[in-house]
Amino acid sequence: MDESLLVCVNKVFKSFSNKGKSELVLQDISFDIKKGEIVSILGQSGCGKSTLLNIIAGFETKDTGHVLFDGEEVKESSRKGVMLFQNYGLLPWRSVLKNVELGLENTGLTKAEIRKKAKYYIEMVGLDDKLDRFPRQLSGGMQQRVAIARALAIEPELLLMDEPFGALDTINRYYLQDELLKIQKKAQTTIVLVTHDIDEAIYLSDRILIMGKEPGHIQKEIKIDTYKPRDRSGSEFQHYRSLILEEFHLSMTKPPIEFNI
Ligand SMILES: Nc1ncnc2c1ncn2[C@@H]1O[C@H](COP(=O)(O)OP(=O)(O)OP(=O)(O)O)[C@@H](O)[C@H]1O
Repeated sequence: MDESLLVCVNKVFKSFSNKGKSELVLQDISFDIKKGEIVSILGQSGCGKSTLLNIIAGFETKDTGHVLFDGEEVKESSRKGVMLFQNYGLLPWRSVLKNVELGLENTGLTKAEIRKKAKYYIEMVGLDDKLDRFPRQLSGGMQQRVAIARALAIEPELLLMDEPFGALDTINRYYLQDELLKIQKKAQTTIVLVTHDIDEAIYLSDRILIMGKEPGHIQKEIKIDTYKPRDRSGSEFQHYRSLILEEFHLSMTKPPIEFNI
């Protein structure tokens, strides 16, 4: 295998059984992800993005095909690849601090090291004044930030993010997108990001995979060949926006209702 590759998805098919009927959700999905790359998966609601991410993370089985992580078939989840869930996955009985510390337990770090690292990432997401709060005492956006801090604190090789910034207001979203880019640059983390947000995909990604649906398939790959940080209002950004909208046939028509731009 090419040493520069971290993830290889090869000819993956996946069906779900709904009311006794088998429904093909992913059809012949193949792509590679290089070490240190940020790849976004964009597509309409229900096209299979989360299912694909779950298969890469080892949380969901595939029917046929292969998913290799660092040359080895993915059979179950591991600490090397961390998933940031759409529903945050926080433990309600643990405080903000304890939720972030959770991912660092049993890693060989001392208690003091765990606390220091957890606090560092909690401060980064702007919640250092909420250390002792429980998830139910936080807004949706704050809970999402705790989940982001927990995933980043693990400093994984591969970060799988399912709409990580969806519940955040624009200012927090922009701020955390920039923080993510800084961390990614420093640690050379490989990131796969599922998003509905075209601008977010353009701002963060080296490549965007656009998925078509029924069944889910890779419709188009778009390489974003400009330096980061990118100018959200620049002409290059606009160029990619048009390219993607064109791909969704949205430039001339109204968006379908289920597409949450
Ligand atoms: N566990 C499951 N059992 C049965 N069907 C499922 C299951 N998980 C997903 N599906 C179906 O698979 C299809 C793809 O779902 P998935 O959540 O992967 O889509 P998505 O692109 O991530 O959607 P969204 O953008 O709305 O989150 C949908 O038709 C969904 O109903």
